[in-house]
Amino acid sequence: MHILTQENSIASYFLAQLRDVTVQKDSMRFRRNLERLGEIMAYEISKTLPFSPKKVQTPLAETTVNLPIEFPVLATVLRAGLPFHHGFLNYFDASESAFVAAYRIEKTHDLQIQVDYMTSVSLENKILLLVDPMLATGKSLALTYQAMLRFGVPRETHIAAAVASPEGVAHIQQELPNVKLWLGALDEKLNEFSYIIPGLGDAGNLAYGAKL
Ligand SMILES: O=P(O)(O)OC[C@H]1O[C@H](OP(=O)(O)OP(=O)(O)O)[C@H](O)[C@@H]1O
Ligand SMILES: O=c1cc[nH]c(=O)[nH]1
Repeated sequence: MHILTQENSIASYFLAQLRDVTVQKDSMRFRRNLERLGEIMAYEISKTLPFSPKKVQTPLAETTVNLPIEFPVLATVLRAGLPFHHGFLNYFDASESAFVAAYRIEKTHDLQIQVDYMTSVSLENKILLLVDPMLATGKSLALTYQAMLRFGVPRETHIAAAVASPEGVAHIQQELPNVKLWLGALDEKLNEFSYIIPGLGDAGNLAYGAKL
């Protein structure tokens, strides 16, 4: 498990703005900060991709550079995943994408997740990167992964979240033991409504407006 804010970097500044109850009211800044975190996490994850040397012709000479030979398929969970996904796509610009509509029906400890619309390219033998800013109970991402297997079995899976709870991490580690976790921050706990504490509130609402 890799936790970005365990090391001092500009990522902590973006995350602090996402959490700040005043700053987060600016929905454009909120979305942009999710995107910026996605960009930083893409950079970190890129270090694990397969690379091979390729020749590049500059105007003056030929040189050899190590380049990624495969980009991950980026799968995201609507709604809050969208700006985060966009950040990953800014860096993994040749990635294919998959989208899942999943939402928490009742925000209690036994909350149910509804997985609706799903679309994906083939995942067979690919590197899959599931991105969702909030890993709370972990149920949305675990169900999303299971539901996505109808598109093929990835050979390697990563999950990226901006903020996670220890309960969510434990759920993912139990349900998906081979998945690599990339977190912005690992918070303290869940509250009785399955919100992350201290967390940042409802990411989907902050990015796109309060659900009816
Ligand atoms: O780990 P879990 O307990 O499953 O919770 C995490 C989910 O909650 C949020 O979505 P939400 O259901 O609030 O939908 P929204 O993004 O459309 O607002 C978030 O984007 C995750 O998908
Ligand atoms: O704290 C939480 C938990 C789930 N979804 C959110 O948007 N926030």
